[in-house]
Amino acid sequence: MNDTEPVLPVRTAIVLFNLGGPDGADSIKPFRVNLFSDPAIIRAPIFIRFWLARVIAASAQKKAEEGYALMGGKSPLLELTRNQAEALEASLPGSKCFIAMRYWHPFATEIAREVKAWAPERILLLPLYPQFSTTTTGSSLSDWHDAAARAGLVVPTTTLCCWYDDPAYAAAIAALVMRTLATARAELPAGTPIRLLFSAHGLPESIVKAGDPYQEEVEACTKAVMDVITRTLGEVVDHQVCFQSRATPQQWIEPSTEQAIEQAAHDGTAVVVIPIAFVSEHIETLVELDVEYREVAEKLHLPGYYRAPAPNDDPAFIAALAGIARRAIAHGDGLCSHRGGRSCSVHNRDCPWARYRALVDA
Ligand SMILES: C=CC1=C(C)c2cc3[nH]c(cc4nc(cc5[nH]c(cc1n2)c(C)c5CCC(=O)O)C(CCC(=O)O)=C4C)c(C)c3C=C
Ligand SMILES: [Fe+2]
Ligand SMILES: [Fe+2]
Repeated sequence: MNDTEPVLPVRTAIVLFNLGGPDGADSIKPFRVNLFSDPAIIRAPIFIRFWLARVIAASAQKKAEEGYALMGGKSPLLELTRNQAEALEASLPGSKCFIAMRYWHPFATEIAREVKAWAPERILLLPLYPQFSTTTTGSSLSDWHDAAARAGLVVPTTTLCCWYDDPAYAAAIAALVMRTLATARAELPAGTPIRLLFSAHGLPESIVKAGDPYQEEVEACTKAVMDVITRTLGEVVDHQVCFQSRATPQQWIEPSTEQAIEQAAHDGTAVVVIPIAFVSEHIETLVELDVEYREVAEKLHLPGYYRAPAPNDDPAFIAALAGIARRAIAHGDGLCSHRGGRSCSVHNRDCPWARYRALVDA
């Protein structure tokens, strides 16, 4: 913390949001049904939503079970989020971090009651999604508002919509990327071209066309990280944004990560894949990137396939989150600002969370 950083109020509850994941073989199916029943994910009329959720969830159930089996039968997401919460709490005296997951335990309902019992002076809602999407942040914050209302939790609350262009966050990610890039350069034959593939979770194209700012924020986030890399290394490194994890038959935004790997094979370049929309390792990094796409890369004889780690509880990442939290809280009640009094690049003018909330309320 530097001298200009604001001090936190005495009892600040920080609620960290993520998607959640199954905690054992028996919870894979209900977790996936919960996910596909969310109207923010599958925009179907209510009378077919729950039937459709079961049909879609069943369609790739076996593949999901195989993926979780590779990770010991469950998702590591909650444990890794607990580590982040512990590290963040240690850097923000006076705060207590709570975790609310969207589709599996701990759910917002039970956490809203816990927050109320702790009797905070202030609450910060901090989604662990750097970029805003209606499918992730929008859904988690709406779920929290309903849970808080049911719990009768009425405390001054600051809400962050997103922090994709926070300079300290961009620097923390750039450092992780440059470490992996240095390994790739040391291991590959001299002169082997290398491309950085910023792989974000994809979205159905229809959601983006309906105004979801996620793709734009992923691109702006990548630019912020690349600016640090260019400045630090004094060179422009080849890079591309791509989208992974297509989960429904609709058209999803492109290029897909698979298409980007095919392009790299065509261009004869090695790749360093960066999970740019995830702050923790989970099935989409440990299985999709490390096993499935690696196999694609090997089949296509890429000169090299490397993967930068998700930040997890990396100290520079946690310090960035602590700075974002302090400045947001200092801004006071209401919606997000992570730039100490100045609005975030989308908030006030056109905050995506405010826009989404207005739609949900209407
Ligand atoms: C229409 C389907 C999906 C959309 C849209 C979507 C958006 C989205 N998801 C994340 C982050 C995570 N997703 C995770 C799991 C997961 N996501 C989907 C589908 C959509 N996601 C499914 C079906 C699953 C379950 C995994 C599987 O069955 O294959 C997870 C947690 C994974 C874990 O470890 O358990 C995260 C985290 C983002 C960032 C995002 C859009 C911006
Ligand atoms: Fe997902
Ligand atoms: Fe905002």
